Amino acid sequence: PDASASAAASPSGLEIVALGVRGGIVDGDLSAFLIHPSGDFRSLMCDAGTLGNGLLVATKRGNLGGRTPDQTLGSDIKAFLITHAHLDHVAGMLIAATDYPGKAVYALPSTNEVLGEDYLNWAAWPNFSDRGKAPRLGSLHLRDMAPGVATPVAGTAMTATAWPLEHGGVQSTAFLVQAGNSAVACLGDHGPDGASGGERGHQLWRALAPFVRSGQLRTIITEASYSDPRPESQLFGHMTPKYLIASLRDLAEEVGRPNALLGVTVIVSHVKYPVGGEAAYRKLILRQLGDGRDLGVRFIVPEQGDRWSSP
Ligand SMILES: Nc1ncnc2c1ncn2[C@@H]1O[C@@H]2COP(=O)(O)O[C@H]2[C@H]1O
Repeated sequence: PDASASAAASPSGLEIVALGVRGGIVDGDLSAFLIHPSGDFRSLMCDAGTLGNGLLVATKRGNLGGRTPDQTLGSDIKAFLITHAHLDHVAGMLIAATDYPGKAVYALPSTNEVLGEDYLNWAAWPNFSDRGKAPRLGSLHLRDMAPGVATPVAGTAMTATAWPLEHGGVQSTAFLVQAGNSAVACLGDHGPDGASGGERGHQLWRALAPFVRSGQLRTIITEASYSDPRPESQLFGHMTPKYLIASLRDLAEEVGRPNALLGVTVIVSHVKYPVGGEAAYRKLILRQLGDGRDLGVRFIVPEQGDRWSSP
């Protein structure tokens, strides 16, 4: 039996560790969130742009729950949820596959298709998957998800449900991770609804509003890549604080009660920090998020290695 599963029977809450938080160009700190039920180390990753370096940073900060990076990578992480196959969301997973086999990869079919055809093809990278060009090394088990259907995450006490998002012409994904009565939403890169974005954002909030209303969904990991103002032609399928706040107002309306989002934490990831200008840019993003303070959410602009408990 897996000793790390000892408290799995009564999960209350989900633990989140930010192994990578940035968009942009610092390759040791790219989108990667470790999630597991409280008291149960069997984990999944929502994206894994950075993996090894994030584990080292989280350990140094004392935020890996007493586990070593090797234990986390070798035994705790059972699965990856991949929002889309852009390099900055999958590089850590692909690189670690050389030494840490036996993980499931859950994604919408379009994402798994890119993983298989464009990376795991023996040219860009050896085929560590169980599909595509032979020989198949079989370390990563690619599993296609059906939108809106809760899927048990193999080897964990969690389920994941996927909804499509629009990211500059690429299909991206939002995942709802659930264990017991707790839920965390982890959204991949996406732009505002509208011309190219269609209604994906709105449709997601319609699906998630009942979970907010019931108090299960208390933490939303989402993106604001750039500060305001930013011309739409330069968004490349991303959000700014202005667009994020507008989107959260849409969620609040769907939830449909006064103070709809009170008690919800919004973790704002994928900020494209100018190298060397991190502190000032972080301040600017936080200040601009202040325009949404009437929503009652707690905005967090995370740093690598941060850890939170979601009730
Ligand atoms: N048309 C474009 N011109 C210049 N840069 C782009 C264009 N489209 C995408 N990008 C950049 O490529 C990056 C790919 O990853 P991201 O989506 O995080 O952010 C994107 C932008 O930084």
